[in-house]
Amino acid sequence: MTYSNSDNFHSYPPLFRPIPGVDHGEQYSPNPEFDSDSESDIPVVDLGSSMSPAENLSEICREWGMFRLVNHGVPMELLTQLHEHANKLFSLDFESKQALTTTPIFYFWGSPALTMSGNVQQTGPCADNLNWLEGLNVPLANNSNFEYDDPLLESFRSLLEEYGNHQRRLAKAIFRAMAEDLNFPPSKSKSYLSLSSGFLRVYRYLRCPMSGRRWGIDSHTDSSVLSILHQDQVGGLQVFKNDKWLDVKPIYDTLIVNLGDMMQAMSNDSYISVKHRVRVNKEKERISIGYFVFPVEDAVIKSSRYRPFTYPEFQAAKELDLKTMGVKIGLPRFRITEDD
Ligand SMILES: O=C(O)CCC(=O)C(=O)O
Ligand SMILES: [Fe+2]
Repeated sequence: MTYSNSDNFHSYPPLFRPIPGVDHGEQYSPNPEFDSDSESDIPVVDLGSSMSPAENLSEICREWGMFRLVNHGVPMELLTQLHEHANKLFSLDFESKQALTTTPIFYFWGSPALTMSGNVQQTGPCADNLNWLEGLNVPLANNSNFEYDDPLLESFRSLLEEYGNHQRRLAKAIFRAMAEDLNFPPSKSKSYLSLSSGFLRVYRYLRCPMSGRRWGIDSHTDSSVLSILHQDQVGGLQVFKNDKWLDVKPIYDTLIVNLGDMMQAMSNDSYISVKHRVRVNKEKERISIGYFVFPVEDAVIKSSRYRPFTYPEFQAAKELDLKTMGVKIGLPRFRITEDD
């Protein structure tokens, strides 16, 4: 595919801009690993139903580690406005977006890698693990005491604050049902979910001529307790289930909930931290909004399968592995082996 100069590539990080006149797609044959096996019905949890969500939640968390949330109570109007604002902001020149590094709305591209504090670390390009995306990282704890002079940013900040409040409400309700299913004592329920730790990430996956060779985000599990996603209508999210990659169809009025590594450890491996990935698209950009929530910083996660650890210890091990080996090892680093 050859792109013309009239495209919106001034808004792309330079590394993601195609070179005019060059057919980037042709020199690459698609990699079969990028195929998904099928579309499938993702299990649904209905928060509005009279039944307690714990009824079907237990089995879904054990077998899937993810579900589609319906009747979540987030107004459609809020979702639409968030996507419209995100679209406008991402369409700005790359240089203007780069200026957003000293405010609660932090711009990054190429890698969603995090530092301990939940702030994004701009690691710079490295072809092997370059994600074909850019994003805005918004820790919710300090988003509300900031005011932007720029009206677009200020209304985006305020929409994110409102959206963040909904996400906190949802995380609390979902976690409560899980804690009940897992018979957590009240002390665990309290320290295993810290609503003030949550942050939002708004992503724009960029059009990619080598869509059969690159990932929006490569296969991974989230490090969080829970992650809640909203995606636009473009599609690309896939989950791994029974040795197959399944497309998670975009359905605009639903949210996708993923269980993260912390939840798997807390549940003694009864629940699954789901493997997932995002494909890129040749023709369309894709916007998604993720909410990620973690345990209280000094909460020690105790289980029969893992050495006791805190989330910052997990994060430090993950960062070291990423730096030295280029991959996340995650939970296996803490799993009790026969030698222990
Ligand atoms: O954009 C998406 O749908 C998924 C994002 C994701 O997996 C992540 O940020 O960990
Ligand atoms: Fe993820």
